[in-house]
Parts: sequence; C-alpha cells; structure tokens
Amino acid sequence: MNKYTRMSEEWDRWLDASLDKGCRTQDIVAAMVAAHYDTAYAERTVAERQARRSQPAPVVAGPYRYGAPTIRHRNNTIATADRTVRVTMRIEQPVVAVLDDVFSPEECDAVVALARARLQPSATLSPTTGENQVKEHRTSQGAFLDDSDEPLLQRLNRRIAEIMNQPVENGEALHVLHYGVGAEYKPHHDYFDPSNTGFAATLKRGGQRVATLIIYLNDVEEAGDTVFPKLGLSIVPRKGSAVYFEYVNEAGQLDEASLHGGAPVERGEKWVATKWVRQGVFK
Ligand SMILES: O=C(O)CCC(=O)C(=O)O
Ligand SMILES: [Fe+2]
Repeated sequence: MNKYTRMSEEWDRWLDASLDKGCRTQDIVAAMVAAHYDTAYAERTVAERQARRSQPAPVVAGPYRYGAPTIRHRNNTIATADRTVRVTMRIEQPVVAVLDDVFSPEECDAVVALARARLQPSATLSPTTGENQVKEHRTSQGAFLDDSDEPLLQRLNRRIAEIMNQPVENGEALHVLHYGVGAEYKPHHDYFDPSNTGFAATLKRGGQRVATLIIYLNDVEEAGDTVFPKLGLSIVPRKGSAVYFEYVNEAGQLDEASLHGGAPVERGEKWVATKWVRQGVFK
C-alpha cells in the first residue's frame, strides 16, 4: 500500500491539537505512521510544524486590540498555593495591576541577599547586534537569579507564575535590579521590537515577552517610582508589593502604551525583582 505524503486538513488540525496538548514527538509520528503516513514524511512534517510554532506570532498591523486580561485580577485578592496577594489598583487598557503582599518582608530580604553577590552593571540587548551592552539609560546593577538549587526561588517563581496565570516554564529567571541615588532606567518597552534584527536570537528562546511583574524589595526613601509616561501613572515602590502589566495580545500585536521606566532614586536605594514571561517555554 502507498504511504501518504500529503496531509488532509483534518490531520493538519489534529497535529496542532496534539502539539497544543504537549504530546511527545515520537508518539505523534507513531500515530501518523499507524494511519499509513510515510515515516520520513511524518517526521519531517512534525519537525517543521514544531519549528514554525516556536517562531514569534506574526505582528498584526493597526491599533492594539485589547482582549481578555491573562491575569485574574477582578477580585480583591489573588490566591496562590502559599500566599494570598491583594489587588490594590487596576487599569483595563492597558492591563496594569498593583498588588500588595506578593513577597513577605523576609522573602524580600532573602532575595536581595542572594542577588547582592552577583550584581553586574545592567546591560540591555543591542537592537542591531543582539549583544549585551552597558548603556547610560540604565544606570543600575542587575543579576539574573538561577533557581536550580534554591528552594526559596523555586517557591517564589511558582507563586509568581500563579499570580501571572502563566506556566512557570514560560518565565525568564528572576532578575534583580539595584539602583543607588541618581540611578534610573529610562522609559522603555519590555517586549522586543521584532523589526530589530538584533532581537532574533532572544525571540527564538520562547517567543515574545508578553507580561511583566516588578516586585519591590525595599521601601525607597525618596522617588524611584515606576513610571508609565503614556498613562500618567507612577507606582511608588513599597516593600513586598508589585506592579503587573501586559503588552502582547493573541494576534501578536505589541502595546506601546506599556512604555515604562524606573525614575531616578533621590534618596536611599531601590531594589526590585522583575519577572518577564514569554509566549512559550523560555529556553
Ligand atoms: O525599576 C523599575 O521601576 C522598572 C524596572 C523595569 O522596567 C524592568 O525591570 O523591566
Ligand atoms: Fe521594564
């Protein structure tokens, strides 16, 4: 009997559904072979589909269309497995929420202690070359915290995933920033502009960033707000609280209204932990 080397629409949908469900490659290929698909064709088709699906979604032109928020912030609290977080402010378009009691004071101190030894001058990705570059628009120090042998970080990352209503695997490592007096992070977007070739490599690591949670790890004596210039909004840092925002919809559009920055610290110091979440698994 001849082996099939073309796929019907029905099988095409089945392939996407199987990948959505997280079925293993070899099981999908085996099911196709059992249904008389040519083995090499089945292997190639599944591999190509997986590669295509890991590319960022194409960006749709026109004004940003708001869909349903990903975060479940309609109620006054968000319950997670180990802590109840309070919602103290929400904006609908763009989706922004200020949350209290995200970390306990002791958890904030522990994260600062873990980060302190690993701080490096903050770098940003060059939009043209994709390389890390230290720039004066980001005069803070930062560190990515690997959670592989840190139960505390694993627990916090699980809590953050629950708050953000995202799979924990889609999150980048927790990033801690330290600002001294005068240090700031000028307004920017957390998403990567796909028209900049330098971002191609990072976009392959799980697609676009879709949402951010910035957790304040200390009280700042004066200034150092997180500012959203297009919204006229300033969030005053408060130890253990956080600001959450979303900026990519299902069509892959990017919301420019999510522009934000860390205003200069005028007195004291500022510590934050940032969680950036991707469209897919971050690798
Ligand atoms: O420090 C802040 O308030 C902003 C930090 C920020 O924008 C980021 O980590 O992406
Ligand atoms: Fe940011």
